[in-house]
Amino acid sequence: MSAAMSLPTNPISAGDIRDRLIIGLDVPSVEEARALVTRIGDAGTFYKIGYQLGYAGGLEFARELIGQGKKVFLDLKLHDIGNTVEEGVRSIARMGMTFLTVHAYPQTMRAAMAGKAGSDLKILAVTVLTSYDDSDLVEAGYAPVPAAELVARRAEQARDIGIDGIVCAATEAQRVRSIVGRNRLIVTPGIRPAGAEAGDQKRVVTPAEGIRLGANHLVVGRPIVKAADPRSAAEAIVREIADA
Ligand SMILES: O=c1ccn([C@@H]2O[C@H](COP(=O)(O)O)[C@@H](O)[C@H]2O)c(=O)[nH]1
Repeated sequence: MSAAMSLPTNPISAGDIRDRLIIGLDVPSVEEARALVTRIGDAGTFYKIGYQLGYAGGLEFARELIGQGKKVFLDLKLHDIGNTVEEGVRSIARMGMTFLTVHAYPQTMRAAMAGKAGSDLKILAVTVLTSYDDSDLVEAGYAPVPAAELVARRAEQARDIGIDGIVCAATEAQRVRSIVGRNRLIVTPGIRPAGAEAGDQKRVVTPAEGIRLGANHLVVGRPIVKAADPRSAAEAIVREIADA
């Protein structure tokens, strides 16, 4: 993998094309995470730490990754009363993370933006989880609404609050881009290389489709983490991104 691969046409993600792939470090221990990062080597420049690793020493490991020059996306999907979110984000903003997620509720988004003030941390608002389809929203108590409509409504609110970026399925990325404009990030999980198992993801596209639909960053966990050769899996996705 050449460190010189770049994609100059995207105003937000210009720079190392490998940064457009965010690898979900969904493993149970720091030891496994460290071994995986070593195995992936320079094919991985941007890692996501979520619940599984975050609550198993992952916050300290994030500092180690940052020390190695990697970028870290802390995917804690915060949602609480405003004061708690604001103070929590203020603490996280000192840690050198690149991205942090909060749920796309107006109080939560406003509090997070206040908490990160003065830092380089970017707040991403999670609109509708990619494991949800329309019927899951009904089961969760929403009046019948297509997931794509709810994503659009939340993207409008996020834009009005001035959020840095949106998390949605790439199936909604074009519509979200028309709402939030060019200068906000669109980050899409629910990415599966052709033929890979979707697992619990319901709104799924391939890496190439995700990029063509306008995502700035693709989040990929199991297709890399559980691959027999995680480095090759990551390299193949970066190549697909470059080709798209
Ligand atoms: O809507 C969302 C928000 C976050 N995620 C997270 O992304 C990864 C996806 O992992 P895969 O193994 O590639 O399915 C995972 O850590 C989720 O917590 C999401 O999937 N959807």
